[in-house]
Amino acid sequence: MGEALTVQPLSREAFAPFGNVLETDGAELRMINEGTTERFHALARAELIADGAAIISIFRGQPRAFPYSVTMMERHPLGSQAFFPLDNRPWLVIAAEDEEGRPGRPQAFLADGRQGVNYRANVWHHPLMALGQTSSFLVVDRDGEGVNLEEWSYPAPYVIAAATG
Ligand SMILES: NC(=O)N[C@@H](O)C(=O)O
Ligand code: NI
Repeated sequence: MGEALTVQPLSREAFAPFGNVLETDGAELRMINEGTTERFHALARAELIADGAAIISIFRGQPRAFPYSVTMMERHPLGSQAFFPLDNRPWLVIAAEDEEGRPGRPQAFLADGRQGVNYRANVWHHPLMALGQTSSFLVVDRDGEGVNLEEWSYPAPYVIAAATG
């Protein structure tokens, strides 16, 4: 069966050990373009290690089915990875602290449709988890030389019964 995971609402404070929440609330606001545009400035910084390039992609994710078993986590040692929902639908974010080179207990967060995240480089996370229907996300991460993907399988699954915050 596996140990049950609870899902908490995504917040800057709760997600701070893993990176940034990309949202307008609480962001540094700059009025630009003769006052016609609000710039929510520097929500996060893209980390590019070992001479990589920042690339921008769109991921179109199939919805996950529940109950869902978290059996693995991954991380990108050479760069950060940011996801922002393009369909204004809630989605699930799962991250874990590092414990001597392996992911600790996963922490699950329910993001609303106007929240993205930036995982700092080398932060354990679960691959994209869309909810309910196929959903698209803007993704900013690193391209370049070197191995930028490390995966880890848990000895036993953690189970999320439902994706409710
Ligand atoms: N593989 C890939 O580009 N995506 C994953 O890194 C992910 O976090 O979804
Ligand atoms: Ni990733």
